[in-house]
Amino acid sequence: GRPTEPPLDKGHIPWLGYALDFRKNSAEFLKKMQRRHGDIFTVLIGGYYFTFLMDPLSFRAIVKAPRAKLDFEAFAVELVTRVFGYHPCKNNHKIIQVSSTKHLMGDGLVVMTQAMMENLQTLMFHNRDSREERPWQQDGLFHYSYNIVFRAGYLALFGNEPGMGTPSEEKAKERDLIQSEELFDEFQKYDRLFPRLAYAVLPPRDKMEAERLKRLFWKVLSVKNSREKDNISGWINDQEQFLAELGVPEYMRDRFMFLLLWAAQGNTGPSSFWLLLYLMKHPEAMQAVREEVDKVLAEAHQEVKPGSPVVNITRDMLMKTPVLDSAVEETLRLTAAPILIRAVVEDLNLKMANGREYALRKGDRVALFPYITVQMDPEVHPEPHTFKYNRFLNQDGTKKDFYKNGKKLKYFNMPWGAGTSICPGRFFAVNEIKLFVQGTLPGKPYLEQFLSLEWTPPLTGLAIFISF
Ligand code: HEM
Repeated sequence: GRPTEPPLDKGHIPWLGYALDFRKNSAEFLKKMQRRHGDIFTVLIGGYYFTFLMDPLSFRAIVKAPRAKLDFEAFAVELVTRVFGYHPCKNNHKIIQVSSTKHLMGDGLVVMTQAMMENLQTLMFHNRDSREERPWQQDGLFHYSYNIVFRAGYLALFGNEPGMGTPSEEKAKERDLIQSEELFDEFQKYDRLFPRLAYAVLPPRDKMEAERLKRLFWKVLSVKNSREKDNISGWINDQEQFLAELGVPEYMRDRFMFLLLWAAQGNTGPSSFWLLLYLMKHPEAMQAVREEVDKVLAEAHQEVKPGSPVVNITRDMLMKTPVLDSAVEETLRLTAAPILIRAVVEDLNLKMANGREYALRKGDRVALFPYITVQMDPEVHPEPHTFKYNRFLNQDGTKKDFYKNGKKLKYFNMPWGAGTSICPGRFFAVNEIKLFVQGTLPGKPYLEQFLSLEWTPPLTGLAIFISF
C-alpha cells in the first residue's frame, strides 16, 4: 500500500509536547513509547517533531541516506552555537574529516599514540607518591581516571609548554602539570553544566558561570596562546590553518578550539574509568587482559616491571590486543548512549526491514537511540547488564557476528554514532583508554578499595550527546 506517516503522539502540553519526559529519562520515555506505538513513531519535543526508529535492522536506511535528504549538520548548528559560541562555516565537517583521517587514524595514529603515552607517563609518574597518600573520596576512582586521561589527552593534542630537551625541561613539565590540572578543574565545572546548557534550561546564575567558563576556554585555548606551545598536534594545527585559509576570523577559531577540546575529552576519561572498574570487578577479565598485554610486551622485548607504569607501548602493539579491544567495546556498550539525530531535508519514504514504508516529512527530525534498541537488547546481547569482556570475540579470537530475528546485524554496538557523523576520533580514543588502563594495572593495590563501592552507570550513558 501507500506509505503512511508514522504514528504521531504530541503529548498534552502545547509546543513542549514530551520535552519534560524526554529530558527526565530518555531511555524510559522511549521504551514506553515503543510499547505504545511500535518500532517507529513521531513525538513532539520542544517544538520539533522527532521520528524515532527503534528497529536496528532498519537503521541502514537512516545511516546511509544521502545528505541531500537527511542532514545532520542542519540540526547541529543551533546546538553548537548555544553550547560553544561557535558558528560553523560551510566546510567545517569536511575539515574535521580530512584532519582526522590524516592524524587520528592509520599512520597518523603512530605519532598521536606516542604523544599520549609520553604525557601519560609524565602524569602517572609524577602523581604517584602524592596520590597514594591522599585520602580517597567516594568519587576517587572516577576522578583519578578522568583527571589523568583528560590531562594527558589535552597535552597530546594541544601541545606542551616550551622547554623540552633543554636544561629547563623539568620546569616546563611542572608548568604542564599545573596548567592541565587547572584546566581540568574548569572543564569539570563545564561538564556538569553541559546537559542543562544543551537543553537551554540553565537558571540565570549558572548561565553566567557557563559564560565565564566559555570565555576562559576560548582564551586558554586561543590561537595566540597555542603559538607559544611545543608539540602541538597536527590535528589541531591543520584544522586551525584550514579555517584561517577560509577566512574564519581568529576569535572564531579560538572558539572552535574549545569545541574540539570538548569533543575529544568529554567521553574518553569517563570511559577509561568504567573499563578500569569493570576489570577490577571481574578478575577473570583482568587476568585475560593482563596476559595479553604481557604477551605483546614480551614480543616487543619489553619487561613489565612491577609497580612501574613505564613501558613503551606503540600503535602497532595496540593493534594486537583483540581481548582488550573487546573489553573496551563491552565497556562502551554498557555506558555510552549517543542519540543520533538527522534533519529531514526533503520528504522521503523510509523502508523498514519488514517491508513497510513510512513517509517522513520535510522539516521533521529522525533519531536513533542505539543504547536501548541494540546495546541493551537481550536478543542481540544476552544478559545485557552483565559485563562480559570477551563478548565480541569468538573462541578463536576472531570477531563475533550478532543477530536479531535471525538476521545478521550490521549495527550491533554504536557508541561512536554511525554514517557521515561517526566519531572521527574513535581509534585514538580507544588507544588512549588502552594506554591508560595498561599503565594503571600493574602494582596499584590501593585501587582495590573501590571494589566494595557500588557503582551504577548513568542510564543515559556518559555525557555523550554531541551530535553536531
Ligand atoms: C570514548 C570516547 C569517545 C566517544 C564515546 C565518542 C563519541 C562520539 C559521538 C557519539 C559523536 C557524534 C556522532 C554522531 O552525531 O553521529 C562524536 C563526534 C565527534 N568526536 Fe568523538 N567520541 C570519543 C572520543 C573522541 C576523541 C578522543 C576525539 C578526538 C581526538 C573525538 C572527536 C570527535 C569529533 C571532532 C566529533 C564531531 C564530528 C563531526 O562533526 O564530524 N571524539 N564522538
